[in-house]
Amino acid sequence: MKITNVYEGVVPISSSIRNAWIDFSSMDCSIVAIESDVIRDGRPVVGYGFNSNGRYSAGEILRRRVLPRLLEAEPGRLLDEQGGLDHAKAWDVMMRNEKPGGHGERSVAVGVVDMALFDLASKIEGKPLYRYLSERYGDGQPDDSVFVYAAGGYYAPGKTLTDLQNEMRGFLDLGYDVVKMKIGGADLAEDLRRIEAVIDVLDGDGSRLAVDVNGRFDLDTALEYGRAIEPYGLFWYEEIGDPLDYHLNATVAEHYTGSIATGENLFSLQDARNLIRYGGLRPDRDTIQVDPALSYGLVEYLRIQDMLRQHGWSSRRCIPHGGHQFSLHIAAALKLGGNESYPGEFQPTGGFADDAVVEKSRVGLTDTPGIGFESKAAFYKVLRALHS
Ligand SMILES: O=C([O-])CC(=O)C(=O)O
Ligand SMILES: [Mg+2]
Repeated sequence: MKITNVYEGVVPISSSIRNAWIDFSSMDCSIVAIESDVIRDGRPVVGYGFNSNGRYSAGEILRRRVLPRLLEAEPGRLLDEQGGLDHAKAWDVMMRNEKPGGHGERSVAVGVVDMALFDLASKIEGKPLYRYLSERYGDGQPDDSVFVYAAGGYYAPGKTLTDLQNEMRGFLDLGYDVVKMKIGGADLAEDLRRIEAVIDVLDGDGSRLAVDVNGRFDLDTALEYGRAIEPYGLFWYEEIGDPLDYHLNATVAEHYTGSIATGENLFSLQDARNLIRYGGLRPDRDTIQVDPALSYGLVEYLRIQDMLRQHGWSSRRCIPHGGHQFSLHIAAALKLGGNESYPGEFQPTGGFADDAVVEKSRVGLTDTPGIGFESKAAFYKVLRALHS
């Protein structure tokens, strides 16, 4: 197996929505196609990757550092003893001459390529990624469906409480039992009205609603909101303060008895370990949301899983951010607690296969080899155009 070509591009995933920190008016993401010399049905096998959402495209780092290293590597340096792709070795090649710390967009660039290499390797074996991963890194018996919750509930120009309720009703109609909305982008009184409007749609059951602050609150505001929302018994209170402010997180966890979720903006093993060491998270109720596509890919995510195990955390306490197909396979293979889902946002990259059906907030996996981008027509068209 040899990499013959790599292609890199950018796809807009912009929209008028806003969370408590950013709007998405210029959001985009990197895509890559990695072509191999393995031929199937008369065509080279190609692996695809993209960088989830929430971080911008990382083309400069891909073009100037990550991809040239991969292309210039002796083919044998990327392979295991059986001649298949060795993902950890490929990771080392991509990270040559990179200092530790300050992860930023570099972890995004490596994550895109890591995803494409996993897509490629599982296609070469003719297996859906979750089976490929379960055989290598799991117990060989992947989950056949994955818990998913519907994320949305953004702020948007002119969006009324009725619009918010209709959006949430739409998620329930699609088969989701648990939904997520944004808070922290309005004042407390308005956010409480928004939360109560959504809880009404959920038949009064706050445990089916997660709220996401996107890192906006200082400690006082975090505690004030915590006191106000605690009686609702929410599914979780997410990314409450700055993602790297572990002390804030620990202080909130001391006072807020409900579940907390965070980690979508932690991009490395070291950052995730600091969260576990210093963030005060409770392994019986809190959730880690590290997104493999943003944080150096699955090779690093496997290291994070090891670290969590050593600290007594179950993989079931992980529900990655991003709502993408890559994490869906990872969730089934590594027996995570579930995966985010974006039924309405971040097109064309967001969401699962076109024919995926959600029932009782669970989605099944398909037998399409690789990640299955080929079963997501609008996105596949964009990916295919990269190398046609
Ligand atoms: O609004 C965003 O950036 C996405 C986000 O936080 C999430 O999916 O949890
Ligand atoms: Mg979030």
